[in-house]
Amino acid sequence: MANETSRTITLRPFDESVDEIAALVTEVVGLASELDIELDSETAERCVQHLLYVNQVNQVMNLTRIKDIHDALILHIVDSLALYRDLPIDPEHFLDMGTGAGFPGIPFALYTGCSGVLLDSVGKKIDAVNAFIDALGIEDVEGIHDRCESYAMKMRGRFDTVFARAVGQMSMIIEYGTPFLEDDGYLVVAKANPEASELKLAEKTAAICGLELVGCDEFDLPRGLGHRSVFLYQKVSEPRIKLPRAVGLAKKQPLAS
Ligand SMILES: C[S@@+](CC[C@H](N)C(=O)[O-])C[C@H]1O[C@@H](n2cnc3c(N)ncnc32)[C@H](O)[C@@H]1O
Repeated sequence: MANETSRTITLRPFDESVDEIAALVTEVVGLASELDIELDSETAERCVQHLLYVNQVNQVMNLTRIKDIHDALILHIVDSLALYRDLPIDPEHFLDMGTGAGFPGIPFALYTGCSGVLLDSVGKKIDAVNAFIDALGIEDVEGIHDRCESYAMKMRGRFDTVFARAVGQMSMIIEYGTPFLEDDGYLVVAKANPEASELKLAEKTAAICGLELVGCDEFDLPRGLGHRSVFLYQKVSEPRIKLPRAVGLAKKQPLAS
């Protein structure tokens, strides 16, 4: 799979007026504060601009199912930033596995100024993500078109923080994320309402991968838009098996049962 993207997406000036954008900025600052996230208005404005670009591209490419902009302020921006609430370090280099339209990676990069990689296996999505990064002038962040399993072969131990939101079963995410982590690095996994069976499998997989569950941030999103559990794993030892395994195995043949 090629890592180069074609950057063929052209973004238009926003249809929304300056006043409409300012109202969205005020709204998202207030929503973030409900989860004790301090969002300054300049960062909030850039997060809103990202969202407006996502909506623009969504008219021609399936990037998100969330069409209502007020819901998206919560389900995309605030939900992305909430992954950072319990992180015990200031990350220096992060990876967003399965970034889709750039969540949580772009809000996170805007909020922290941290360098990072936004990874997705769908090239068109990465074209869009790179167009958003260029338009927003985000430095030291790039979208890469690749699968987690193959990118891990090139980027072993290169990240202090790895995020995954809505990418799949926890055991699979743990297996995907492990090879990217430097020693003591963190894997942050957001889930809506994981089943007990998924958590049990995750526990066994984490043990095989040398990860320890060191935190779980539980909260409800504003306006009743859902519950979140953000699991924080730390790499405490070397994996007991060689990772990454071949493409597709994490899903088809989980490490634990
Ligand atoms: C449901 S979307 C979530 C997108 C984004 N993280 C969010 O929260 O809005 C899952 C994304 O993971 C990507 N994905 C799934 N498996 C992957 C893999 N093995 N390597 C890289 N990306 C993958 C998909 O292409 C898709 O864009």
